[in-house]
Amino acid sequence: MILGQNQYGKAENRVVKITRDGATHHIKDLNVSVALSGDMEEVHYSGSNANVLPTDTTKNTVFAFAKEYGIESAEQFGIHLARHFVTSQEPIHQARIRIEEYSWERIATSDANSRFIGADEVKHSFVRQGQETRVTQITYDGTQWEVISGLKDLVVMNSTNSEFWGYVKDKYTTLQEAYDRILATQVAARWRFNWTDDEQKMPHWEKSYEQVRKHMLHAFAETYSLSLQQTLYQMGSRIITHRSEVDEVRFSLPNKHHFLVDLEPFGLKNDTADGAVYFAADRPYGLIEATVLRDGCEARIPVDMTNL
Ligand SMILES: O=c1[nH]c(=O)c2[nH]c(=O)[nH]c2[nH]1
Repeated sequence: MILGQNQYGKAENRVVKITRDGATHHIKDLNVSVALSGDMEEVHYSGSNANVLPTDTTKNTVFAFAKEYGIESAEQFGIHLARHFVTSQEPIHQARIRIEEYSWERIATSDANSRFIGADEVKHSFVRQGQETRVTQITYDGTQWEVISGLKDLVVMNSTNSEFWGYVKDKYTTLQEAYDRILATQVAARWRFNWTDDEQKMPHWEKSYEQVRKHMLHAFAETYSLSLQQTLYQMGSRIITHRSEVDEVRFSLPNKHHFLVDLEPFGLKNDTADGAVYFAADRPYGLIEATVLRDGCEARIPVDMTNL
């Protein structure tokens, strides 16, 4: 018998850092998971802990680094941690840092429109954004870096400009062709940066995230969709076209079906004209998944990664 792939570390370190800029506070709220691998045969075979940096220490390092070096971005923080584990401990050959980031929005306390007219925002009160979770994974083996960032649970809907027809029909097909339907999904996406080692050429992680997210949303909104597959491809290709730091994007898009309710039994006509009523089904759902790649680049984002 031999030992196969193995890794260890502390998972889900919830670290919150508050930075004070006078009365204005800033929050970084992360969930950091560390996975280390290297010369770990002996701890498995004989129980010798000689090569084992305790998972407890990896947890402490996460919190200490947040204090000592700050959290400029999830990516930057992950890179710093990965480098530390691989370069400070001889037996550790690879570090994988996964980070989820939760965002907070300032609470506006004057009238409902205050956010739009720049009126008072409480400088130290926040409401957790119910929107997406930002994610990143940094892997370092002592020479090469791999940075894959992304998001999950970003729920989007187009209330028109979506059709679905012309599909294969066999004896089990009952689906009616749709010429004006709702298109809704909960986006899970991962994108791989082509940055591998040159510190000078490191992307601006925060700006990159905002821009990738923007292109993704604009493509979703602006595509007149004949299928969710087509929309997915547009979202990915818009990112590849506009963001030179990204070589590969992978999506997992559940088709959140909205079915027109049959109201005929109540003598009510219900079609897509004004005032239509839909049943939002939660399952089963179509699941549309694909990778969009820059020409000449290799697909490296694992197929099931977007479901993490
Ligand atoms: O956008 C869609 N793609 C499909 O492959 C599909 N299949 C289905 O039943 N409805 C849809 N919608």
